[in-house]
Amino acid sequence: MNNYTIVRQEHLNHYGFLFGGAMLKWVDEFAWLVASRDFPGCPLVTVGMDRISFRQPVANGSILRFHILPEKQGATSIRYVVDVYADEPGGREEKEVFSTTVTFVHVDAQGHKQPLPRSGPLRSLDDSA
Ligand SMILES: CC(=O)SCCNC(=O)CCNC(=O)[C@H](O)C(C)(C)COP(=O)(O)OP(=O)(O)OC[C@H]1O[C@@H](n2cnc3c(N)ncnc32)[C@H](O)[C@@H]1OP(=O)(O)O
Repeated sequence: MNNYTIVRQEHLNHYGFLFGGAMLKWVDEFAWLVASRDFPGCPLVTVGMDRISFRQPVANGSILRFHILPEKQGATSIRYVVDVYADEPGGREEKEVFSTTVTFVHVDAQGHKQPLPRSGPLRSLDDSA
């Protein structure tokens, strides 16, 4: 499944490129949205981000595409792979600029972990077809 956003002035660091923290915020939010659509009615919290790799600096005005797919479901958790591609202003080709995995845990109203439905993340798999 894909989500998109644009890099603006307020997302830049003091070198004039995208601030890494802005990227991490988008990744957490967009992956959470995909996971929440995959498991309707299941409150999910982020438990970990791994294999974080900032591959290329990202210029102001770039259009970012967040490609998010489920990788592994456990008893209470689900891990997604997130690959981010950037289309520079005026550019004709996307390049991969970032990748990570994000894991979410299903919790109850008290914040205690709960089993995840075994139906799996069907919605994002359908959307990626
Ligand atoms: C969308 C957001 O931004 S939410 C805000 C940020 N997140 C939070 O505030 C969550 C804070 N953390 C917590 O409340 C707790 O740690 C919980 C509820 C997530 C986990 O509770 P615990 O009882 O410690 O769970 P436990 O250690 O047994 O792990 C639960 C599952 O997460 C997995 N897990 C735990 N830590 C990690 C990690 N660092 N990375 C990946 N997976 C992890 C475990 O393997 C387990 O998976 P499984 O049940 O599918 O086999």
